Amino acid sequence: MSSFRKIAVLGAGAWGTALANAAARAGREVVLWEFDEKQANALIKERVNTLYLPGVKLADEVTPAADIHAIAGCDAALMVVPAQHMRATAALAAPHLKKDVPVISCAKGIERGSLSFMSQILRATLPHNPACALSGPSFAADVAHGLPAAVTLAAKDEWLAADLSRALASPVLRLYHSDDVIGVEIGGAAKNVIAIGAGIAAGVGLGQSAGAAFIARGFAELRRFGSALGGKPETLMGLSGLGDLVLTATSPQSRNFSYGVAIGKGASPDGKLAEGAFTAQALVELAQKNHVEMPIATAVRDVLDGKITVSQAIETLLARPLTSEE
Ligand SMILES: NC(=O)C1=CN([C@@H]2O[C@H](COP(=O)(O)OP(=O)(O)OC[C@H]3O[C@@H](n4cnc5c(N)ncnc54)[C@H](OP(=O)(O)O)[C@@H]3O)[C@@H](O)[C@H]2O)C=CC1
Ligand SMILES: O=C(CO)COP(=O)(O)O
Repeated sequence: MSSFRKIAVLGAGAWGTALANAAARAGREVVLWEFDEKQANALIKERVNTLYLPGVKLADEVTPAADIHAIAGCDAALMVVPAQHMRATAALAAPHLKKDVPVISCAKGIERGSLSFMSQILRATLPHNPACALSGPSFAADVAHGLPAAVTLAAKDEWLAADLSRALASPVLRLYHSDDVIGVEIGGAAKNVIAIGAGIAAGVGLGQSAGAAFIARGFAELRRFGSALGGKPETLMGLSGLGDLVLTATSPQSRNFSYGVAIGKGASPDGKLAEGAFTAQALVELAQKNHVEMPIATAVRDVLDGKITVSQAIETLLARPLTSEE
């Protein structure tokens, strides 16, 4: 029997809700904590997340909660809040987590200002709890509806990653384990920024050839950045890197891609969470600090900041000197 009997999920957005149900499907008892009291109370009463994941009932094993005390006694905690709120959420959880209980970031982004990845935030805030990362191509709605998906779960101690993977896996959700925490996080953070760019290209109507070129050259940037920061090649080529980039940079179901499409069309984005818009600046700063060239990410950042227009970004990228592929 798994030693991870009770799982706490912090953050009842689309992904937190989907993961709570996935953990229940894997046989765990789940507490789903939500910081917004009104939203938490609606979940307690209706057992459906009408705001973020309509049409999906919470599994019987999932107990929604507004009070952070409810996470006490959990054997593992999934941290599923937007990246810019990870530090505050970890600090809130700290007094309620026993030593050695693993904390698993499921967010995809880099903290602005500190330029920290989520695992670095977790290590700083919860120094006595192993910091892990879960990432890969997985739309919350797909996972919540029981469609098959595969993600990677990484911990420095690969035995722990393997144990956690077994505890959360089900016939429709495969978890691959890894000891490459930073590698897994890099893919999730960088792909969102590239996906916004791919969305802009689609919104402008640059065509599918340009879309494919965007993914390949965007992946070259992700890989350069990833290896400079110590990510393993197999991780960057795997589910959390290439896999998630392909999903996010091609699908209108992606909020990051759709955000880009709106910009490309000169329309207003729909207001849904697009993590890439928050991470673009931090990604470019971190790339510069590590002397990594990321022209696509930089162009996306500059468009988002209003420094250049979409047309100027396209012109600049197309006018770059012709070189070998890498
Ligand atoms: N959706 C998906 O398909 C996937 C998402 N992810 C990642 O998971 C993370 C969460 O995304 P997702 O669940 O989709 O986001 P949603 O937009 O669905 O939900 C965001 C959640 O964060 C909460 N929140 C907002 N502000 C704060 C705060 N100050 N402190 C704590 N919580 C806050 C929101 O609460 P409120 O409603 O009260 O504002 C809400 O519960 C992101 O990093 C995303 O990239 C990863 C894989 C798949
Ligand atoms: O990370 C995701 C899929 O793996 C979700 O992507 P979006 O946040 O762009 O919707």
